[in-house]
Amino acid sequence: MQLPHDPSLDSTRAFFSEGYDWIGNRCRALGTDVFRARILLRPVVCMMGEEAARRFYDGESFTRAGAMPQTTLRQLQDKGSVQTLDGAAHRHRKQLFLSMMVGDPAEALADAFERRWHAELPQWRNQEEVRMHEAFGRLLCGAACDWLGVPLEGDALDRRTHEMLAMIDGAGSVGTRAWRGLALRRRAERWARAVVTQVRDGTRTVGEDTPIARLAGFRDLDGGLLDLRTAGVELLNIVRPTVAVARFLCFATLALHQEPGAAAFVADREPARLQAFAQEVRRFYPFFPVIGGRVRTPFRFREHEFGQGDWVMLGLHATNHDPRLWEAPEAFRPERFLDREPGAFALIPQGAGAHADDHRCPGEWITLALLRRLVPLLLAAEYRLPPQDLTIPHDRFPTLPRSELRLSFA
Ligand code: HEM
Repeated sequence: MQLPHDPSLDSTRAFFSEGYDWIGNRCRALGTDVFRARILLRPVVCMMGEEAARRFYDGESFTRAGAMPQTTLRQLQDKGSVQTLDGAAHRHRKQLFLSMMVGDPAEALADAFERRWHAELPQWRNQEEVRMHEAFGRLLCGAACDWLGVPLEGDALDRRTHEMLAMIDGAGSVGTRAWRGLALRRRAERWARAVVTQVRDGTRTVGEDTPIARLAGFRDLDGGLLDLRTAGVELLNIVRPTVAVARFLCFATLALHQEPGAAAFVADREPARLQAFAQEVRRFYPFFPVIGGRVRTPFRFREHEFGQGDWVMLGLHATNHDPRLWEAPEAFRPERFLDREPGAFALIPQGAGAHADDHRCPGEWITLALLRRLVPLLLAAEYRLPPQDLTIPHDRFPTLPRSELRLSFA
């Protein structure tokens, strides 16, 4: 069957200007949840919603190979990373990440974050204003490295933080931001490879069960250690996305100030409420607009035949705001998660489905633990928001309040 078609000859401009809202807008206009379009002059099928996510993240139908622009791939997961693997090789490598991150380890990373928050707070009080996106990024970079077993301080921590922030900032763009991200990535890769080399040859002593020891000693399906380049890539695939959580921390701070009832909702610091608040932050605020895949195993969906190699984009933000799934999707309502575990294909800011079998993010436990931890720290700190532009542009990926969130601590 012919799917509805976006009437534009090429939708690249609309995709970049409507941004996060493009897929949802087109689906509404065409009365569908799957449609065809052309982006960058290439045919693509776009889809949104729970059923589409179930299809996209079914563990076998899609590969990420050839589904993302090269500059995005290089700055995010990169060649040779777990995200570029399929089938048995992917499941095996994924276990490395899952074994590090599920449950208590996520709390340990949040503990490291909290220690660094307390260490930094007196210095923030001495500044007129603190740019929180960068400040959160530095705390998270330090916490991730403490947790991994490769602590960093001073200039080295500043350098790594800037490299990670630049890669995240450059991933969704072309031009100067992308080139800056790529240049700083090369410097970060040298650091990551040096760390793995030192751990392997014993010139850096690390605890036996630290995440870095596991990564350096991890053996792929063929029984061999990861080659040095790939091991460095996977090390960056832990530090960089942890620093990316800075955006969610900014959004959480914003929610406490802007969203009616949000601060009262978490005021008693009750764990179930902190968790519900953290989930709503991940649902409500924009992060990655879409995830792209290419069909690996042909299938039929909505009476349309998807052939091998077809390019498909699943709307992550559109699904998180799908009115079929969420009552009043444009309202910030943490209570919606109080008596409800979000479905594996409904709340999908970090991918969908089964973590072990598909590309769903292994960092979700860490992301949630950090968001839960931030709230009591903010509630206990005395600060104010100076006047600033807090609008969140929807045509920039990943986005951020225009002011990058500035706070004054008392
Ligand atoms: C800001 C918070 C985060 C967001 C929005 C996010 C988003 C995502 C998304 C959408 C995917 C799925 C990609 C796909 O389907 O191809 C993913 C995968 C991944 N994420 Fe995250 N992530 C975040 C935090 C983290 C953290 C904290 C870590 C590690 C500490 C992490 C590590 C990874 C890895 C290694 C993958 C690849 C998994 C695979 O291919 O099986 N992410 N992330």
